[in-house]
Amino acid sequence: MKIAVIGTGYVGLVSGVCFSEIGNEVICVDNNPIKVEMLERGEVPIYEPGLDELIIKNKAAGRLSFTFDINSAVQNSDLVLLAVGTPAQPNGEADLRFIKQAAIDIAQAMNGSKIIATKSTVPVGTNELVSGLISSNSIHSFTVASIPEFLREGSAIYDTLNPNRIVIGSNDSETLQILRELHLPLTSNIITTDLRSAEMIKYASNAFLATKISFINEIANICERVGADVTRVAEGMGYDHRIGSSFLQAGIGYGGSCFPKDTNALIQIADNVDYNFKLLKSVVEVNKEQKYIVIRKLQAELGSLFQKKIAIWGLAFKPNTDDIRDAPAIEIIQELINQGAEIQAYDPVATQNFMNEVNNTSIIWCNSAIEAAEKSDAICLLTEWNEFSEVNLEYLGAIMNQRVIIDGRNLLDPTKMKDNLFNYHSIGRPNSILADTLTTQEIS
Ligand SMILES: NC(=O)C1=CN([C@@H]2O[C@H](COP(=O)(O)OP(=O)(O)OC[C@H]3O[C@@H](n4cnc5c(N)ncnc54)[C@H](O)[C@@H]3O)[C@@H](O)[C@H]2O)C=CC1
Ligand SMILES: O=C(O)[C@H]1O[C@H](OP(=O)(O)OP(=O)(O)OC[C@H]2O[C@@H](n3ccc(=O)[nH]c3=O)[C@H](O)[C@@H]2O)[C@H](O)[C@@H](O)[C@@H]1O
Repeated sequence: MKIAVIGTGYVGLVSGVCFSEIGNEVICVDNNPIKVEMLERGEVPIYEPGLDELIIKNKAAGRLSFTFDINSAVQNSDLVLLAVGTPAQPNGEADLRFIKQAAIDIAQAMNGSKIIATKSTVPVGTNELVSGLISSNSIHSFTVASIPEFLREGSAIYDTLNPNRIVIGSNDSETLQILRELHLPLTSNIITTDLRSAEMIKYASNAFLATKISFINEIANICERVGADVTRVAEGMGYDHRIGSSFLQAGIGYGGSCFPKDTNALIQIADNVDYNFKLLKSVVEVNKEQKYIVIRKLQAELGSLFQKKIAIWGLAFKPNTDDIRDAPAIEIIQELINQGAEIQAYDPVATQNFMNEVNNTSIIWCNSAIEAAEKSDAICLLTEWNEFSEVNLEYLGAIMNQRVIIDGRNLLDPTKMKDNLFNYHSIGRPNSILADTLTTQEIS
């Protein structure tokens, strides 16, 4: 199939590349000329494992190209996928500026019948709005569809090529059939539905996952107070198929470009129809609070944080990505600076993006975890990059000013920390003495 993808961000670029990988002819469009020039040169504007290899391969095979010119892309395609951003407005509602502009651009470029499908996460009713904008700006026939995206950053290629399910919403049965066939090489688990239900499935899915995270974080906070271990609790819960083991990893809360934005947008969608989504409001509230646990634990260990050197391990909102949108590290570092702490920060790939966002000259940007830890009074581990669990602990202890580690992601092993004389604190796990004495057999 001939496909134009509008927007070459995390979703548009990955979807476009994967559709070309399964044999389609794909033209990716972006209105940011810097991105398009980079992609044309074979450079990838985002860090996503495996993406560069697939771009090179499919460009060379002649199935994948990049352009700034939406007209030629739309005119040479049967299907146009909308993958532009839908950021949050100050009141939490999704900002549909880019969607509306792209819909008008598509309409004005159209030279014949097309399917216009939205992959961006959009409030219920948006595809009908897109349809209205296109019909008032084009004389050509078209149908619209909603194909919400469920990929996770950091494993975006794998998720796209091996989806749990594909959801396709359209009020036109022929469109549903064409889009079903397009996705069949990826999975046979395809749910076809109406436009509004497809739009809602996306928000409901993200809101449910966010709810699991806030739930386990509250359980973790209680575990700390009663001397239980949240990792064992989550494991014990997860074996129940009705609960499932994923998204029960306690820590400093969810960040990223989607959960924070989409939970707030769903609260607004509900408010707009006079429904008070109390549960989701609490999920958001718990998440806001959770990141400050790191600060409280630091204060408990060090007292005043004024002029204390704090090493930050990890800036990205999760490992294997350079995305720092709504990363917990942003607020945590800001609060530490407010309290007079001196920050030495390191992330394997997200430092440049973080520097662009948090333009604070007092932060020392480091090239390794060890460099960040040097002469520090404490380490705050904020992203669970694997390399942090591989650091030589004896050496680490020797170069720090005080052996304090606050592990916001429960990455490190409490027993090893104790053996190496660290004052180690994680989220919802007992201190290392308890962990040593209570084995699984004893508990059972
Ligand atoms: N990032 C993620 O992991 C996921 C994102 N989503 C949703 O997908 C949508 C896109 O998200 P991202 O890819 O993260 O956004 P992004 O901000 O990384 O990329 C959007 C791209 O669209 C381009 N753009 C904007 N207006 C345009 C126009 N009129 N013509 C051509 N290009 C235009 C921008 O220059 C940018 O490169 C959002 O609605 C998001 O909620 C859904 C699932 C996963
Ligand atoms: O709509 C989206 O953009 C995407 O949002 C999430 O994907 P993503 O944000 O890339 O990453 P996740 O792996 O879901 O992690 C999100 C945040 O939750 C946190 N998290 C995740 C899982 C967990 O058990 N605990 C936890 O704190 C992560 O650290 C991260 O900050 C969803 O998982 C995707 O299905 C969805 O497509």
